Amino acid sequence: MSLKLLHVSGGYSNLLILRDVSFEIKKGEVLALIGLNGAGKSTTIKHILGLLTPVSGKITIDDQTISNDFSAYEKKIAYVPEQPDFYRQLTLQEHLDLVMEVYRSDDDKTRNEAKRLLKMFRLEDKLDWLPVHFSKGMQQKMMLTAALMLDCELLIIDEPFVGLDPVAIDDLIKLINEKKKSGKSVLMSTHILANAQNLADQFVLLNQGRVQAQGNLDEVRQTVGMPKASLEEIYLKLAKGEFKQ
Ligand SMILES: Nc1ncnc2c1ncn2[C@@H]1O[C@H](COP(=O)(O)OP(=O)(O)OP(=O)(O)O)[C@@H](O)[C@H]1O
Repeated sequence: MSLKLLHVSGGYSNLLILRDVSFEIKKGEVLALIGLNGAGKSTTIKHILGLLTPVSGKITIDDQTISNDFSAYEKKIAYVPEQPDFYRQLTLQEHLDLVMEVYRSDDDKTRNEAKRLLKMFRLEDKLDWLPVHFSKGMQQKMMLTAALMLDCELLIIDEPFVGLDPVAIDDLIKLINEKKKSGKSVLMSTHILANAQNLADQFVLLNQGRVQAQGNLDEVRQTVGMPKASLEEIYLKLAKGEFKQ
């Protein structure tokens, strides 16, 4: 699987947010989308998901745009939103069943994977609960289970670590590495830069809807002229406007 954004500009009705954004995620790669609040990370994700349409530029998965084959494009992506999103009247089990139905993946492999994830996230005895009665972290774990149980080529997680306890963060890092090892690709937007630096192969640093630097850590270091800097040091320099291209 390869996801490509080619010179994408876009936003909300008349409000242009993204300007000429280009990047690529290849099979088995983790890409971290990084930027200040309001930089355009979620907006980028909404364009990839097809919830927003670019004003110009192109987004492809395996060289197909969403308009070529909506259903095939959509089924390649599993998505965990920034805010847990669920039906108030459905139980945890019913949510997982619904996702399996939508993705046409109600099979033993998916059910076993769901079981493993629920156990890891300590939710295996909560299948009959309504998620509205869960804590925020438990709701996030439900969303993660629903996405990670699927065998999609591309996993997109908006702020994966927010709201999770340290054990769950550790588990999620392991799960993302598992996806990577099995040849899946992961796009995550995050403010937790130490985790991003450890997990990601590629970084895209967004500022006011534009890509300020991108590539692997060494390439990003070269772009900003900080050969030994951590991702956090680079990010702070960019965020404070101390780097001009
Ligand atoms: N539904 C919307 N309608 C209009 N403008 C929006 C909408 N959602 C976001 N924006 C604007 O788009 C810009 C980018 O927002 P976005 O949510 O993509 O940022 P982000 O990088 O994900 O930020 P955060 O780190 O706070 O989640 C902001 O200026 C925001 O006000």
